[in-house]
This record gives sequence, structure tokens and C-alpha cells, in this order.
Amino acid sequence: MANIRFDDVSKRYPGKIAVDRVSFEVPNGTFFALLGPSGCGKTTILRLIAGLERPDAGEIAIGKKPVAGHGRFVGPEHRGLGMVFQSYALWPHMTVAANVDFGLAGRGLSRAERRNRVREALDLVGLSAEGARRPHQLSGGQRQRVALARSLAVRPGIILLDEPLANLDAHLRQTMLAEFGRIHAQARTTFVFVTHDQNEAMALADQVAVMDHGRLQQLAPPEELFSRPASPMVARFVGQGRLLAADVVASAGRTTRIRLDDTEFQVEGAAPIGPGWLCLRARDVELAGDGAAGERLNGRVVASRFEGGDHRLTVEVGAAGATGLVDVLSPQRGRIGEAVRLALRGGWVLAREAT
Ligand SMILES: Nc1ncnc2c1ncn2[C@@H]1O[C@H](COP(=O)(O)OP(=O)(O)OP(=O)(O)O)[C@@H](O)[C@H]1O
Repeated sequence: MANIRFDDVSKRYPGKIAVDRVSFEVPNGTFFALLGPSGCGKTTILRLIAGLERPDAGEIAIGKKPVAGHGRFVGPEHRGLGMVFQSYALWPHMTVAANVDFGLAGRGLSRAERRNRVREALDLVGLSAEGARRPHQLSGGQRQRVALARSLAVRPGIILLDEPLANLDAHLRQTMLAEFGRIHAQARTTFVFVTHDQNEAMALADQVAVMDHGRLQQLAPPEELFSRPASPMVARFVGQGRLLAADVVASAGRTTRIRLDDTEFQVEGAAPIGPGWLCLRARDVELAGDGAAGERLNGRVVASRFEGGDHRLTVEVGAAGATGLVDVLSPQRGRIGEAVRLALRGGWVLAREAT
């Protein structure tokens, strides 16, 4: 069952279209990430789901219930949602347990039921031993888990998370990524997670919606976004993809033949014959020895930096007027200006008009 449905939803601010005819469905229990650069409209989508904004056009449904559109509007308090923000929004004078309990006030629950839910939520986030502490006695990651526990205690159908890891240092963020994954699997609630960090989105989400300039560029599982980007923007934004202008000379099913710098290559893709983009990640390219057989791309090293145990060389390929950059990993540092030959091990071809 779809837990959230957007049907052709648009939202304008004066002089700006923040969300532009966006449609998607989020099935129940999904970990759904909204990913994109600053200003692409992802927070506005989260606020539209929450009922903190009204759409100008289109319809939004939560569960089977329309909540916005066609003159209808259900307020945030009646949407059955929990929200977790970047700032933890905890009461400093209350204990951890009281902060979690606070969200349960006014819901007609007995004291025993409230105590039970607080215990269960703190258990779920791994903080059962910290109930009597106050927020200032906790680390940033623990405070964020209290905020999550406060949302979980209400047992909402959907939890909205607005860049919840943004205030944490890199190490803590890694730990919290694993924690969020575990908590989602146990809670079996739909999580909608806003982030501009592709690694966070790719690590956690079942489905990732990539946004750009208010438009939904692609909605797909992380593996598909990475290996079969639907647009040049997705190709560049996800996995540091590089794009080279190429001509598609033959296309059948998932296989294309492209011409690049006077050489033909066979590469996966779904582009018709005509102008195309070849999308390459570092893992799609290999430095080729002089003697080895097969088609090669000639280029010159323009930059080299040490990254993740390898040297990432940026190589300029192509002839004058039609050059492009490609990254390749090498065990050795690259010399700027050095001539290299590259072999393709993968890649993905897109039609060039798909901008
Ligand atoms: N209340 C508002 N009034 C006017 N313009 C707004 C308002 N809220 C957002 N915008 C604009 O709408 C666009 C989308 O904003 P939104 O906050 O959804 O983007 P975002 O992708 O979440 O960005 P960020 O990662 O920087 O938060 C931006 O250009 C923003 O400046």
C-alpha cells in the first residue's frame, strides 16, 4: 500500500517555483530519501508531507486519505506523523525519559501505557540506561536518538527526518547511519529522510528521489541511481560521475555502440542513435598498458589527489574542441601532463538532449 502519494504537486513562493509538478509514491515501511543540492526543493516536499505548507496544485494523500488538494487540507496534527529535525529540539530542564514522554501528552494514554511506550522507544534507540540523564549530559548522537525516540513513542505511520545528521561530526555520522538503519528495520515505520549528502541517502534508503530545481529527476533504488542514471544531473550528482559527449552509432536493447574521439566502444545504455553522453565513474575506467589489446581512450593527466588509499587521477581526453574529463584510480601518483591510455570497463550512455 502506498503510504504517501504525490500527484502532480507544485508549490510556488513569490518569484520562485520550489516544487514543480512532482509525482511519486512511497510504499508503506520504506526508507525514502529526498536527495539534491541546496535549494532543489527537498525541504519543501518534506513540509508539504507534514502539512506545514499547502500545495498550489496537485494532490497529496497519506495512507488512503487525501490530505491536500482540491480545496481539502488536513493540518499537521491530524496527519499521524513524527518529525525529527537537525536541531534536536529537546527540553534542557527535562530528563531524557521526560522528553520522550512529553510527546505523548494529551493523547488519552494511561500513565502505565505512557511509561511502557517511553521504555520501548528508549530501548529501540539503545538508550534505556540513559532515561534519568539530561540532554546536556549526552553526546550529539545520543541527543538525536532521544529526538527519534520521542517521535517513535507516538507510533506514527511516518517519520520525517530533516537532515538529522547534519550537526554531527563525520565519525558520529557513520555510527548514526548504522543506527538509523537498524531502528528503521525494527520500527517498520516509513522514514522520509532529507539530505544533500548522497552517501547518507545511498547508505540508508530503499528508494532515493533525486531533486533538481524543483523537479524530480529520478526515483530509484540506490544501485539503479548509481549504475543507470536517468539524466546528466543524476549522473554528475551521484557517485562523482563525469560526462563525455559521444555519438551513439548503434543501439539495441541495453547495448549501445558509441564513437568517442574517433574510436568506437560498446557500452551499456538506453540512448537512441544520435548525440549522447557517456557517463563514467572512476571504477568504469582503467589505466591500460601499451601492449594490451582493445579500444583505448588517449588523454593527459590534469590533476592527481590521494583518496581512499588510491590516487584519483583526472584525465583530459578527446581532441581539441571536444575534450572532457575522466577520473581513474591508480596505485601511483599521476604526473601532471603525463600521457595515458584508458580502457573502459563500464559506463552508461544517455541521450544528449536529456538535460
Ligand atoms: N518560505 C519561503 N519563501 C520564499 N522562498 C522559499 C521559501 N522556502 C523555500 N524557498 C525557496 O524555494 C526553493 C526550495 O527550497 P527548499 O528549502 O525546499 O530547498 P532544499 O533543497 O531543502 O535546500 P536546502 O538543502 O538548502 O535546505 C529555494 O530556492 C528556496 O530559496
